[in-house]
Amino acid sequence: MSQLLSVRGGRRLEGEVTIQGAKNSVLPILAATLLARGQVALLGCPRLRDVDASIRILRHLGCDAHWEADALAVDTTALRRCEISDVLMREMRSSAIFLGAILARCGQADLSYPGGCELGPRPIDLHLAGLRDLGAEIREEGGFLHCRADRLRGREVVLRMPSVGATENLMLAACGAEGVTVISNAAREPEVVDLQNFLNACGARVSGAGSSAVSIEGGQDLHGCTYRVMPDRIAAATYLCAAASAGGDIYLRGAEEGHLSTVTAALREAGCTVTADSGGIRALCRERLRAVGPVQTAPYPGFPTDAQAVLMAALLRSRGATVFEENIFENRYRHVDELIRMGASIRVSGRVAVVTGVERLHSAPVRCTDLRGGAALCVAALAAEGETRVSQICHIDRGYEDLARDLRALGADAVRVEETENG
Ligand SMILES: CC(=O)N[C@H]1[C@@H](OP(=O)(O)OP(=O)(O)OC[C@H]2O[C@@H](n3ccc(=O)[nH]c3=O)[C@H](O)[C@@H]2O)O[C@H](CO)[C@@H](O)[C@@H]1O
Ligand SMILES: C=C(OP(=O)(O)O)C(=O)O
Repeated sequence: MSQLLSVRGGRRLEGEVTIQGAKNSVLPILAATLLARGQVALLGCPRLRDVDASIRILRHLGCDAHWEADALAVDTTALRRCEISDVLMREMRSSAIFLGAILARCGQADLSYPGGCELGPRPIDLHLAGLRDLGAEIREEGGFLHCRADRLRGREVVLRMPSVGATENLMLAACGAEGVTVISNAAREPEVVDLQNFLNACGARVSGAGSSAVSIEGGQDLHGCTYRVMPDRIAAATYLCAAASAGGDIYLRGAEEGHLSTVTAALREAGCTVTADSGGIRALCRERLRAVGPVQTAPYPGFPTDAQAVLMAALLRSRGATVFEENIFENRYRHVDELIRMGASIRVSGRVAVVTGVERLHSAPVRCTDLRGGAALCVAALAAEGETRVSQICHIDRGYEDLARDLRALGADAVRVEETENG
């Protein structure tokens, strides 16, 4: 039977939580383990549905992956396949990153298109064009991609837009290429830096991540390593928005403000006091928030699209109106109709959503439409009167280890319950 998340709103938050390892970091790192011979220990690896999907792919390829407390031990030495089934590919978007890694390791890869289209179309044309630039032959047939590369050759690859996934896929392929690859107009997200750090810990020569030009000197023999995954900045943003929504005084151990400055700036503008020390971030949100200036999502270091829904949820009861502009994905306002069921006032027109603060929110049965949209429903529920039941939480489980556990640690009344016929 599936589960629901039951949230009783109206409680001020007070407490502390340790931020989990970053989903968007660990997923490309798990693909990157295919390049290393020997044991990799990933410390602080979050236990997520998408991590389980990656483990299934690694095992399908013949590799060993098992949990040792909060570390995931991976050994890809025994890899014996270069193909991934359609069922496994569809489980998540990040399966696409296995393409560059398998190609670098085996010289061939056969797989289908990745899943994860809940935010609108998510093509991988930039990934494929970049791999072709490095010398891969890619045939697309009946929904499958057949890739061959007897030799990958390093060169400059210019991305039309700074795609996170394409940058990561090309970094992995370039590790197996002869000579130097430079990825221009690369994504600058902190998770790209984390991938670089992991690869270098395995003996690779990658530099420039965090800037628009990432350089990879290919052809090194990579070995295993022990590596700690960076903290999840979107989970941290979610909990900051939870405190902003409900009011409270919370501490997020391990959160790095440097990764989150556009989110903390918006929350400060809304009236929260946000301070950071070497151990984490504290947020103190006392009164009803103010609306903030336009929130325009953009590639890093701009406002993250992944934090758009949770910030919107935090501002539903603010004084005044806030304009959101979603510039990364075509269909990332699917949470809006659910928030409206709770009494929110939001008007959407194309890429713009205008949130006008209301006096009160009320409980309603609501359904997760996607990962961050689901988290946003929980953030809104913290400020709503009564018990809100959030269904389809499998979306939330893709990216949060245990959202209800963390919200409880912060003082919220949130529990997972079995779904009954009546919801
Ligand atoms: C696992 C992971 O790290 N996921 C993150 C990653 O997704 P992901 O890597 O899929 O996102 P991208 O940066 O690639 O996508 C950004 C934009 O580029 C477009 N595009 C992308 C690739 C391509 O070949 N062609 C193309 O047109 C996409 O449709 C989208 O409009 O970055 C997104 C943007 O910060 C985040 O929301 C996701 O949480
Ligand atoms: C969109 C997201 O992830 P993915 O790219 O894995 O779908 C997200 O983390 O918000």
